[in-house]
Amino acid sequence: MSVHVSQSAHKIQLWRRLGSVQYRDSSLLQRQHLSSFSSKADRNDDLVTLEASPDTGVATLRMHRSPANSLSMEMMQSISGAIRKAESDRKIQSLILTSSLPSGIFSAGLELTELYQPDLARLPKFWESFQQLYLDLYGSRLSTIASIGGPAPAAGCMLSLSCDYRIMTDNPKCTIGLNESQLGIVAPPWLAQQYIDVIGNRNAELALLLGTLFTPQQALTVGLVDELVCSGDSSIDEMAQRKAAEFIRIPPKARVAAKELTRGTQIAKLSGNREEDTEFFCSFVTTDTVQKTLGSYLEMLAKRKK
Ligand SMILES: CC/C=C\CC/C=C/CC(=O)SCCNC(=O)CCNC(=O)[C@H](O)C(C)(C)COP(=O)(O)OP(=O)(O)OC[C@H]1O[C@@H](n2cnc3c(N)ncnc32)[C@H](O)[C@@H]1OP(=O)(O)O
Repeated sequence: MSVHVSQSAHKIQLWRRLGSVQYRDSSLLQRQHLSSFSSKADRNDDLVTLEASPDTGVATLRMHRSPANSLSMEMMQSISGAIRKAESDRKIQSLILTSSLPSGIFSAGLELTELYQPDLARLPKFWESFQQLYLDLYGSRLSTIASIGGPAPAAGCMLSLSCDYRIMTDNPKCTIGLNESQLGIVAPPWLAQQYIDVIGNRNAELALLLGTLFTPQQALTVGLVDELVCSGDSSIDEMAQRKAAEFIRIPPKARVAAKELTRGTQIAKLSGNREEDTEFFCSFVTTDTVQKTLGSYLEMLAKRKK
């Protein structure tokens, strides 16, 4: 246990050094007006749908926060709430996480307006909702399957990494990965660790440095996804249902204990370090340099669209 604490403290010190050395001398934030990125709080609860089938033991959680399933605080709380609701039904043993947006986008990651020129009172709660979502999904008693029919960058990739199995549509436009460095930010250690655990240290190191977004074929090669679905094959939903049924055949206690073996340490680590993690995030993301880079990234996204 002491090893984990000291490793975590080391990482935080490293982050703090990055924050203070690299960003200390940045000039004042130049506020930019980006009209297409202006929303903040969601107005309604209609962000996800949970469909539970006690007969099969499978629940399907569909995300539909238009236009890109980006993760606002309310969106993350809705997903967490739906996971807990599915877990509270003892007949449910498996959860399929998917998107029902017409564009197919799985999730565009964190809602960028939560990070750019943020509401400072809301920012810590926003980050705590992100931590909570990770804890709820990664630590779920349910077997979880990500059915990825579209792009899944950054925190969208976290949603898939937190599942037990990942199925992706084989369309080169659908990319997946932790691209944070391209936005001038860095993945938190618990997310980076998931990446390392799934694709191995060297692949993760290079991909984190470059902010790589993998095509489905590349993602399959590095092990970031487990299976691809080609158009013309059986639908991704059918494949996810089949995989869920396979997991359900394993005695639940053994399945949950096996999950605990590989995930328990990381879950305990973040659970014991949430305040420090939140503090670091808030101080890091509000630095002038990070804000400027985020502003430029948002402009680039808006221009690309035009
Ligand atoms: C210590 C730790 C410190 C910091 C850690 C912070 C961690 C951050 C993790 C994150 O998740 S950061 C977010 C990273 N996300 C991205 O980089 C994705 C950006 N989006 C895209 O690349 C693309 O939009 C897409 C590939 C997801 C989809 O492309 P396409 O199908 O061509 O659609 P559009 O680009 O036209 O987008 C549609 C629509 O959605 C809006 N949008 C997209 N992403 C976001 C987002 N993350 N937040 C808010 N809004 C987003 C985009 O502006 C378009 O909106 P319109 O109203 O113009 O339709």
